[in-house]
Amino acid sequence: MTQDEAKRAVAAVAIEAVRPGMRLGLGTGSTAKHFVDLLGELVRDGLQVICVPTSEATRAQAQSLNIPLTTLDETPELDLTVDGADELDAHLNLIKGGGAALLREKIVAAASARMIVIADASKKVETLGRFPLPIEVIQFGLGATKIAVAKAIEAAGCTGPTRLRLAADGHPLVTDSGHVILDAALERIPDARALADNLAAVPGVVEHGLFIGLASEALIAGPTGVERLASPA
Ligand SMILES: O=C(CO)[C@H](O)[C@H](O)COP(=O)(O)O
Repeated sequence: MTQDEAKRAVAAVAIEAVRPGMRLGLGTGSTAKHFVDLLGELVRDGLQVICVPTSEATRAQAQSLNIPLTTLDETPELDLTVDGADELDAHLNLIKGGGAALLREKIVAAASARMIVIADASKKVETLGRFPLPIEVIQFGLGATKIAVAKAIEAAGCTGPTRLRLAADGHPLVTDSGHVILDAALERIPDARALADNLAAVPGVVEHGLFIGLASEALIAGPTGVERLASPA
C-alpha cells in the first residue's frame, strides 16, 4: 500500500462515523483531503450535513464538491471534526500545523464534541518533537517574539533552532489569518504540557501546533490495516 493509499484507507474508515444531520469540522492536508472527497460523494448521494472548513484550501475543495458550509459564528458547536496530524503519541497528543492551518484547526477541534485524527503509521511517535513544531505568530514585533519563543522553549527543557517558514516564492509564508509561522526543530519534547503553557504565555504567539487532550480517537493506517486508538481520557 502506498502512503497515499493508506491515507485514503483511514479516511474511508473515518467516513463511517458520519451521520445524517451532523455538524462537521473539515481538516486540512493530504489525508483530510481524502475525507472531504469521500464526504462529497455522500453529499452528492443525498447525505445532509453542515461543515466548517479549517482552511481556505479545504473551503475551496468543499465548495467544489457542493458540501454545505457554515461558520462557527452561525454554528458554534460541532459534533465531529476529522483532521490529519503531523505527529501523534500514544496519549493522542498531536503536533499539527505542517499545512499552516493550525490556528483554525485548533479552534474547530475545540468546538467539536469529538475529534478523529486520521494518519498513516509514519506519524506515530513515542515522544513528540521529531516534526518541527509550528508556532503561529503576529507579524508585528517578530524579532522580539522570536527571542521570547526561544526562551519559552528552553524553559520547557527543549533545545533547537526556530526558523521563519517561507513560502515557495521565498517570502515568509502568511497564514489564512494573516500571521507567520515559526517552525521549532526540537527533536524531542519531554513535557508537551509545559511547552504548550510556556508558548501560550508569549505575547505575539497566536497559537502553537501542540494539540493536547483534543483528539478523542485516532485511525492509523499501517501495513496490516487500520489501527484504532482511543483517548485514555
Ligand atoms: O496540521 C495539518 C495542517 O495544518 C495537517 O493535518 C498535517 O500537516 C497533516 O497533513 P497530511 O495529511 O498532508 O500529512
